Amino acid sequence: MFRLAAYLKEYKKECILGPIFKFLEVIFELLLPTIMALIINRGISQGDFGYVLSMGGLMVLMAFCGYGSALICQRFAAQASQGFGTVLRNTVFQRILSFSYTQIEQFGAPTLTNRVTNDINQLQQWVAMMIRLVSRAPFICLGSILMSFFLDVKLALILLAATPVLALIIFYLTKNSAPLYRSYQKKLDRLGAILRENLAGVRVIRAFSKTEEETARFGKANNDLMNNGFAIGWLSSFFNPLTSLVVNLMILLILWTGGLHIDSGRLSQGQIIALINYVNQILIALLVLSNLVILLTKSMASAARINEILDTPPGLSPAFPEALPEANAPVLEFRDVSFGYHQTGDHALEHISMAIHQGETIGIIGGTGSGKSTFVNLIPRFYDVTSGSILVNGIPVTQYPLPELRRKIGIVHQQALLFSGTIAENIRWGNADAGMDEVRAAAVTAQSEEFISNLPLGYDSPVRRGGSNLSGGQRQRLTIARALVSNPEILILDDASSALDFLTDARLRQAIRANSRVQTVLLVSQRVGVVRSADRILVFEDGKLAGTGTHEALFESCETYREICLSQLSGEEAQQ
Ligand SMILES: Nc1ncnc2c1ncn2[C@@H]1O[C@H](COP(=O)(O)OP(=O)(O)OP(=O)(O)O)[C@@H](O)[C@H]1O
Repeated sequence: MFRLAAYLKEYKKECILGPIFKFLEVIFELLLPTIMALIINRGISQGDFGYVLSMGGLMVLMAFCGYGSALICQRFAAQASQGFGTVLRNTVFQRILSFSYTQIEQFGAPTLTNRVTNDINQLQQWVAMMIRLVSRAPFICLGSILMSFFLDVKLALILLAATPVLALIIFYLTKNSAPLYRSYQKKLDRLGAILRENLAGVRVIRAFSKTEEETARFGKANNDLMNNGFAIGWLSSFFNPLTSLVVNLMILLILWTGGLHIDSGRLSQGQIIALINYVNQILIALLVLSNLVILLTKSMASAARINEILDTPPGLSPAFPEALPEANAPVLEFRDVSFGYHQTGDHALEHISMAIHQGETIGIIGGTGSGKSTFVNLIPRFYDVTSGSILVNGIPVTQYPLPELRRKIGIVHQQALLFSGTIAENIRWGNADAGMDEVRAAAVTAQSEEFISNLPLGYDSPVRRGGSNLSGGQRQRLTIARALVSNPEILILDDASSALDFLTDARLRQAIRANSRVQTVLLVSQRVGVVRSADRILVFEDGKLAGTGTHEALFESCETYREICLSQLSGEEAQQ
């Protein structure tokens, strides 16, 4: 947790001045009971009203000074904690953006969301409390004990004797509540995951009438969270009564022994009242401290979760930009590439070697789960290979700065995701500098011009988050236009036109070849009709390359390809 204090660097002034003003407030507060004792002993018992008035005025002045100091401290605490939270949130967010897909999948989106929001809020609260109260509580406790010694050494020893008992209570609470907080945060992540899954899949859940099951699943996770919260509350609930008990026992002892001393004339009534006042101040400070201990335990669990993100190195190894392109190198080459997703341990791709040359259109086909998407996702380094290497223009992809590599590659996935904004803004995601002519040209190639011009606002028509106000086919065409507008060297369509009818799909493929400056195209599909006219076809089976060649050559030589063709086309169609 102390490591995260580095993010307070810019707020050193606030972190130093805040506790100083808190300290001043404490001093003003601590002097009040002693002045009161003087008013009782000298002013009231001797009937000196001038003294009572002047000392009373001093008390009012001190109260105002204490109030002013508290306000200034509060302001510094707010500045430091808000600033700390903002800097930390930005840093954690940047680190998350540097993660590979695998790392994001390993953490899981719900926990990352909770960590950037809830956990950082928790730490932010802790910083504010540290500045405002952590210094106050020990100052008050220490100051009260010191002032009590000043009033009467024997009675003050009673206060000191209670210290180990209170320390023991604090230790017990911290030790037992820390694991409960950790599991609470995990359960909160789980609840977030269920909620996310339900919101994303709300249509499917309703279509399959699974609302009741999902409500029960959410309810179970929610109850689990509640029980954990109860356990924490139960443990914390002991703290305040126990502290009050110890402190009230002290008051009883002071009254008892103090009473005896008053009888013997060794102590005045004013001194006893002042002492009781100090003990009360200690009690209040301890109750605050107990809440701080609870907050500290929570914050420690949050800090561990934030450190886990910051300790995870960026998922993609750094680039060495000095490499030079090889002359006449293939535009894309896989050299004995194998890859496995961490969770499963199995290889999704095994020993893939192949080269693609500039200007080629490559079809990629294979059964479900055969490794087609994995193959294309490795090219822009969404994942890094487990072994072997991938080269673009003769340079290993790991040696390109990531933005440069990704500018060369335009990839469109089957799941067409758009963002809130206008249609033109969504297409410009691919190239922020694109003029309206380029946006329109990309839309024409992507076969979307017609539906866009039929909308009342044309290119300025609004797109809702995720593109929910457009049809599946319209969304797909816009994501293709978005990729085309950046004129990538390699365009990858990963089942990106699955929602288009066959004619529009064929027109799209023709237009890409004829109109755009894209030179190399990779078409991933399960449909033979989409890939058969490609210059070459790669056939995947169980993560391996089962064959490479033209439709005709593969139909003759590759068993897997022939089977796929015959399952979709008649024998005659396939051989045409
Ligand atoms: N994110 C992931 N984490 C773990 N395993 C994955 C992940 N994505 C894919 N896989 C596994 O890797 C293998 C290859 O999947 P991939 O998505 O590349 O197949 P595909 O040929 O594109 O299939 P489809 O045509 O159904 O989209 C499958 O066994 C799949 O279960």
